Amino acid sequence: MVVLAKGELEQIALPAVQKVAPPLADVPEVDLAAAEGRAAAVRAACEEHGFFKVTGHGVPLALLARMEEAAAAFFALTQREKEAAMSAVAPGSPFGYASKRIGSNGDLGWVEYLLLGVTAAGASTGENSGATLPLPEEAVPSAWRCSFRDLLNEYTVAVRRMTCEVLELMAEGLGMERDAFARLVLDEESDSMLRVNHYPPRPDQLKQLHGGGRVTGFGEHTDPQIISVLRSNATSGLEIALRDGTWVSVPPDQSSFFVNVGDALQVLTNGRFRSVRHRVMVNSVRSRVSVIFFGGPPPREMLAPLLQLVGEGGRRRYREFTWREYKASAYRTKLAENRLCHFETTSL
Ligand SMILES: C=C1C[C@]23C[C@@]1(O)CC[C@H]2[C@@]12CC[C@H](O)[C@@](C)(C(=O)O1)[C@H]2[C@@H]3C(=O)O
Ligand SMILES: O=C(O)CCC(=O)C(=O)O
Ligand SMILES: [Fe+2]
Repeated sequence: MVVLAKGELEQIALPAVQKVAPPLADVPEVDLAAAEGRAAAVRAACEEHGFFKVTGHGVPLALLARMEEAAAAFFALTQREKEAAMSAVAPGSPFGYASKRIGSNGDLGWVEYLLLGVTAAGASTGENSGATLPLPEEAVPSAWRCSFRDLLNEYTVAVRRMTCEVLELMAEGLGMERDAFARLVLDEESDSMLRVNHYPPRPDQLKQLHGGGRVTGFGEHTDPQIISVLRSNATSGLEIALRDGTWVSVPPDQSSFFVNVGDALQVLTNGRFRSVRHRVMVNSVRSRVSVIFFGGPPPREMLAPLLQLVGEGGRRRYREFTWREYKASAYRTKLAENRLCHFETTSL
């Protein structure tokens, strides 16, 4: 990763959090292979934390290992080669490779990443050929093009399938029709994304500056989409905020996935499921590599609390808006901002 310029060094180091977050003792866990109790466990975790771990997911561990290896090899390319991945991307687009800059509103973190759009064409009928990432030929250096793209596609298809199973359990847990949420991510026009993050170990420059203080890889935020499904290598770093605002660290588990409830799901459930605030702190000795599937609705989709979840005479906590509107508004904000408050009925 490129060396930090002086101003950047201070900015990345500034949000350093000095207090070490204790590990979350009982990470809520849902075993997708369990015979019973899955929907209730999913509902409880989404209501309490907006976060849980998924085991028994059926995604082959060999696929996870291949993805991790390919991601590590991509980030080991030269800066010039990685930046070639940007050249095919339209100016102003969030997609492609970037280093340290998160979004376009000045957020910085000790991270480099690839952000890719995902199409769900054919996914709802099961005809999916695996062509899920409209990745231009030039977007990945030549040595990688075919095999890396094919692997990203294979990974996305498998993880999206599992994501939809989780979304069906969420709906079941709330007494809704099973496809109430999954249909949005399976829609041909679903606005989903895949993100591959690499957090190199904390550089000496930052260690000296802060006398051993902690360094932010990805600053605190909630994810705007419906659901995010994360898998990382065995390096720690992910932290979540509990209801009372206390930060706890999540012990890594490379054979499981972690699910975050996103803002759009908080709206659809009228606040019953909470979008979890989370962040990544940089490890002092080991690299962290994570891959996240963000399941989003189609841009035209109207989002509003679902009637069954508001109840008769109940109060709708959010007004109606399209995903296009929400995303545009979210992308104008800085990472840590509360993006949903502009859509609350009380603020009208
Ligand atoms: C600062 C920003 C980065 C982000 C767009 C935003 O303006 C606010 C939301 C951020 C986030 C968080 C979850 C995902 O990583 C992401 C891709 C998304 O959809 O919303 C990022 C955006 C980004 O990195 O472009
Ligand atoms: O890289 C991680 O572990 C989490 C990153 C994240 O929260 C994001 O990309 O939205
Ligand atoms: Fe996130």
